[in-house]
Amino acid sequence: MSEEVDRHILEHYDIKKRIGKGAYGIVWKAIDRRNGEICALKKIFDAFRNTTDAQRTYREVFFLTKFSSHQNIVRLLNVVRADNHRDLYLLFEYMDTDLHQAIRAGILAEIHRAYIMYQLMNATSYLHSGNVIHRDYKPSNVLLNAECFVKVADFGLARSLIQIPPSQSGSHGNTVDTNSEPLMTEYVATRWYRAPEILLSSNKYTKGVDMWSLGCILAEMMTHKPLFSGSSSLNMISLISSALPPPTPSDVTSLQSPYAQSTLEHSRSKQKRPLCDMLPDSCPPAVDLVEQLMRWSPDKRLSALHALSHSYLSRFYDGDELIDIQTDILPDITDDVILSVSEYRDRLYSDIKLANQDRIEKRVKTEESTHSLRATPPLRNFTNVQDKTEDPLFAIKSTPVLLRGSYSPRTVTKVPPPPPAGKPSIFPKQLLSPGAGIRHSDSQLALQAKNQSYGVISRTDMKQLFKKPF
Ligand SMILES: Nc1ncnc2c1ncn2[C@@H]1O[C@H](COP(=O)(O)OP(=O)(O)OP(=O)(O)O)[C@@H](O)[C@H]1O
Repeated sequence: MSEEVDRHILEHYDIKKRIGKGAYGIVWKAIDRRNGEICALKKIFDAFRNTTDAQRTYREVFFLTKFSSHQNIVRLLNVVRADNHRDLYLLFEYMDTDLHQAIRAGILAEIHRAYIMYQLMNATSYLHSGNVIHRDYKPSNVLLNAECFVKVADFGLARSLIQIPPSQSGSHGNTVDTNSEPLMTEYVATRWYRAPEILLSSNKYTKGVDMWSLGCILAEMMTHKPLFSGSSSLNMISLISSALPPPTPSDVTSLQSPYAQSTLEHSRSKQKRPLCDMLPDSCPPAVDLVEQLMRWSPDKRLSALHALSHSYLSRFYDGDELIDIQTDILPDITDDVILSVSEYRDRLYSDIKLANQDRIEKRVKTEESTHSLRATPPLRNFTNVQDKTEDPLFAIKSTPVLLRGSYSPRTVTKVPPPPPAGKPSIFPKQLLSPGAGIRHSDSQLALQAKNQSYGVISRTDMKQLFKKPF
């Protein structure tokens, strides 16, 4: 991995320091020289090395572009190609840290944990309403700032759930057949946060895989260490078996794995250390939420929408912030179509170019309609992406643009809180604490109220995080 940054990037961005490194690239803190904005620059190495990587890159940009306007999803600002046509640069809004580091630093109080979980559920219910699953929830993919605002990152594994003919889908329709996925073994979420059905090589994915991972994250926030840090898939199953009540026959069936029966039979131990014992000193509603998320059967796990009404999170929730996409978000290159590396790359370049042109047209139209044509910037500022000598930046910028794909214009609707599911006692009447003043219809007010009521993560605590070398 070359840590060098292309000259045309350096011309536009002043690189400050390295802030993260993942399997696919390096992330730096940078300043946009044109407006002084702080941003995060991610260099994806060999973004189009093989079809799997090219498909991953294509999906990552597609989903980020589609979801970036949600307040709890990291905003993609720019996509810039590299000189070598192999790497790719993504520019994001900058966040102070990630949840992995915040957990390790031990700076999260109970109220922060709950608020983080609430925002994660909010983002997840948004993704799931578009029938998309993230598939790689883990603390390092949850970005955080000192105000305790959460942004979900890393959409490299995100998938639409509606890419397969109904005949192949599972009993609930909202599933993905992983048989269509090339090199699936390289293509699954981090083991410790993987749902049992994935560990058991099920060929059906559901929204439940994200809900399981969110349960792991909440538990990790409570205990400061990963809940199940198994050394292999089998070891993971054995750790999970000793914490969960034994699966019922219908649970086993719902895992939709040819290995479920024999593996679970084999590792069926008595529940040695139930989840609640693994989460000592935690507040009961938090433990209850973990238990409702971490169930053998994906169908029995709480949905993101219902989790928002759970007694642990309901203090933040009044339904006003909830966004239902009301349409399926689906890249137009479906998973059963495998393109060549150069086709994925060209498609990505041209989609960005189209999106950019669309943005320019909209801008020109707006300016025409306001009789300010003289103010229209010269189009050479938004040159064809092929000609990067003039302007290599694909300026996605503030207007969220939609890449090609199957979608209708973003129609968002506020939906009322879902009816309580499960035992009524788990969903007591939701009361906002008097004086807390949390109303989500105005996020600024809500933030103020939350900060006043609960306190932000202190800047000093945040600074401690950055002392740690990456
Ligand atoms: N917008 C951002 N602001 C601040 N830090 C960020 C930002 N985006 C990413 N990071 C940091 O960089 C790390 C790696 O980012 P990211 O997960 O996108 O890379 P990746 O190569 O896809 O990682 P993975 O190995 O999880 O697939 C994150 O865990 C986080 O610490």
